[in-house]
Amino acid sequence: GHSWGYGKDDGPSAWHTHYPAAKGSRQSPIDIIPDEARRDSSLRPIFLGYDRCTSLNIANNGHSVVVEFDDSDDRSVIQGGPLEHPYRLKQFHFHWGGKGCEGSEHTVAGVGYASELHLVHWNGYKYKTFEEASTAPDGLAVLGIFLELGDDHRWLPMITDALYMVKFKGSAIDFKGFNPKCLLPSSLHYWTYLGSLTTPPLHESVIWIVLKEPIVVSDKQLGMFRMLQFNSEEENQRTRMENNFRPPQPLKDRIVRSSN
Ligand SMILES: CCCCCNS(=O)(=O)c1cc(S(N)(=O)=O)ccc1C(=O)O
Ligand SMILES: [Zn+2]
Repeated sequence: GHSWGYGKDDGPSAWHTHYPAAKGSRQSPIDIIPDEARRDSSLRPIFLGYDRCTSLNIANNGHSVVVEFDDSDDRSVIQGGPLEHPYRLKQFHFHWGGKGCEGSEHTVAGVGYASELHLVHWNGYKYKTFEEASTAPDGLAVLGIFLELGDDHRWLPMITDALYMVKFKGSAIDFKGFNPKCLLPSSLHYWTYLGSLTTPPLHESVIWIVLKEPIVVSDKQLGMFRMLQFNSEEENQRTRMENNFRPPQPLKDRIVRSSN
């Protein structure tokens, strides 16, 4: 598809030109207003079955840094919560800001966090491939986790120590044996709503599950992400990878539900 980015000319305000879904009725991210979220006792707890997960590689795709998993069976899934079936873990990636600026995609009562981690899962129960699921209204489930600045995160260095090897767009290295359970906060209380991918093609196929409790990382650790580049090694235009987040979109005719 058409090239897009986070710059002045190719950024979120221009995406609608080539990706009409940008002006759709269930776009993400959104500003979550806790007081307006509907407590729903029918929502079950989230269950993360990551113990048999198989990470494959870590890569720079020109938009973020992505860790991909073997999703050829139900070895690592998210289930429960608002989900009717188990959804398979496919990849996780991050969104972040510039030095001292906000960088999360979702905001809470108008306040952003320094960064946001997205664990992307797809409905392998109903759909044969990720691509097919990625365009279905119940095809994807993305778990969003906020990152706030404070002390060093004990396990984030497993990711940040690998970043220098994927500095440029199109670079990837083996990344086996990483279990994202180490990046979870202690509470799995969440907000959930029907939304979309937050990057082109912006498909309206995501059941969002955003955890209320952030994890804590240090400014130094988050700063390591900013050594990444949007450009490939061949391009002479060197652009630091930062501010790779889409701002909140209109809620329109949606409600956000809250787990107890
Ligand atoms: C086949 C078209 C699907 C493209 C979306 N792929 S994805 O892994 O779900 C994804 C989700 C998201 S997000 N922020 O979770 O909506 C961001 C990037 C990507 C990506 O393509 O790397
Ligand atoms: Zn994302």
